[in-house]
Amino acid sequence: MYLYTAQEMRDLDRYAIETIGVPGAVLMENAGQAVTRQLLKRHPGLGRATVLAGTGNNGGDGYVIARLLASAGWHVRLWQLGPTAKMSAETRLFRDVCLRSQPHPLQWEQERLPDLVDDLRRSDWVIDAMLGTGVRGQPREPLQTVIAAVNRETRGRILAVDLPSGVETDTGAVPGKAVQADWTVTLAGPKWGHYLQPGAEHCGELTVADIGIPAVAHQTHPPTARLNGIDEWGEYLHPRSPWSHKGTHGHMMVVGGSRGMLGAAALASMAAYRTGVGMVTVAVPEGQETAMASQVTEPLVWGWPDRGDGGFADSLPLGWDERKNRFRAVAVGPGLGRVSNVTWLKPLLELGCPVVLDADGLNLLAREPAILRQVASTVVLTPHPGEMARLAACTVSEVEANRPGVARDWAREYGVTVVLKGSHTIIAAADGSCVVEGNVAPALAKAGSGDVLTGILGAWLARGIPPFAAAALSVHLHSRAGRLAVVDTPDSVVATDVVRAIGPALHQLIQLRSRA
Ligand SMILES: NC(=O)C1=CN([C@@H]2O[C@H](COP(=O)(O)OP(=O)(O)OC[C@H]3O[C@@H](n4cnc5c(N)ncnc54)[C@H](O)[C@@H]3O)[C@@H](O)[C@H]2O)[C@@H](O)CC1
Ligand SMILES: [K+]
Repeated sequence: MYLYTAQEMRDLDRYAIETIGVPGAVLMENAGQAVTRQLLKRHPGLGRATVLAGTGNNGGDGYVIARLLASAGWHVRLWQLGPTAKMSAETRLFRDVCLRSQPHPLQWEQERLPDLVDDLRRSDWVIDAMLGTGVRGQPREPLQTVIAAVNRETRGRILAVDLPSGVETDTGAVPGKAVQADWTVTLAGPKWGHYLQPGAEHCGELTVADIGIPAVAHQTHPPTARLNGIDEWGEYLHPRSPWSHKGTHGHMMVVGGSRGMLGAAALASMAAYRTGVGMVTVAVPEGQETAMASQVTEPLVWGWPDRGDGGFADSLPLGWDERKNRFRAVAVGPGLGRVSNVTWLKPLLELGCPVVLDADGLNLLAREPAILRQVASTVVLTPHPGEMARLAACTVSEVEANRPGVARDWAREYGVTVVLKGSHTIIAAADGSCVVEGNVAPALAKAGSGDVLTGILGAWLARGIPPFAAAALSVHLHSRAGRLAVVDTPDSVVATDVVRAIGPALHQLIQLRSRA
């Protein structure tokens, strides 16, 4: 499913109206119909609603909703927030329809705040149709006052039309006050602001409603980003062949597991096995082999030169040349610890097979990202915002304020795939492709989760899936496993539970694929 910016939505809208010839008023009527249908499905029978309508087209949708709810027998209070003179032609049209039928618009004045508060308190539903994709900056008065009253006084539920008023469409920024919705019904397609903080937290549940923009408009105006789903990776998901052997499913190497951090490498290797890879070798500093083997039985363990303190020296192991070509993918980072010399990474990036860099692998790379330009391997980076900030030489808040931009710029500049982790992880490819994971899995907000993702990703790469699809599939599988691992509360899930849930999650995805 596509993910839109405000401009992309405007272009789509304009194409539907000006080129295809669907009248703007029809789209607005459709939008109001779609939202009302959703609401009546959730709240059958009669109810009480307060509709707050702004002067833009979002307000126009509000006038349609108010009229339809009143026609359905609801008790509706409709507030006009702003002068009629500022309205777009369609919004004025539907406002005038209300004026000549019902509900009659109540013109906002500051002295009428107590009436509005009374309405908010008595409503089953407050419909926020003040600002949508046309919002610019902090809501101006009287909207700040009204938004504050909505958040403070509503006793029922709040339904936001398209976006909670005050949330910026492209960035999810909330520069002033913003409606704290229970439910957002968005029109024609989801927007970035639904998946970026802090806006994402204002949306509540999200439903996408079709408003009758012809499919050809979506096809000729595809936005540059999509929501993560089966379209991205379904073609690569096959039931395991009964005629395969371990070599068919790839041999992956995890480089990590310094003293005190063996668990990270153990988690990555077990996650890889659960994702179906044929064989895993774990490279650990010499002296850590026995401890590693006692943690996990299945991987092969390979001792690499030790620095003297249980960490990796900056040289390669004996037998490197004989063994280096066996691997179909390598993951460098889980429990790696600090390695003193960035040139240590180079032979790993020159193997020719795909390489995942995570954790201290990323911190090492951050010292000299330009080495990425000198190597042949396909590289996938899995930074959290702190690691991304180190790579991009900026602050964490700069990363968080522009997650898609930072991930995409970096991916493009260095020719890699970037998996920028977060509640909604962003996957950006060197060619500009971009996918966002739409589901959340709060159980994953815990140490060890990143190691599990690295293992899953390494496994798909070793199994031969191209990097962008492998990254999208891994993020989706990881998120699903993170939800399936919850027994009572996400608080109690640990990373080994997520590893165990990879099986059921993968089974669901394979079934989904066979039904598609
Ligand atoms: N995407 C589509 O194809 C369709 C979109 N529709 C609706 O149209 C909306 C977009 O309409 P618009 O572009 O008119 O934009 P909005 O309705 O979101 O807001 C624009 C209005 O708000 C004012 N405004 C902007 N920033 C403000 C601020 N910070 N404080 C106070 N006032 C501010 C502007 O002056 C303008 O009057 C969508 O969100 C959706 O609800 C539907 O009507 C039907 C079709
Ligand atoms: K809104």
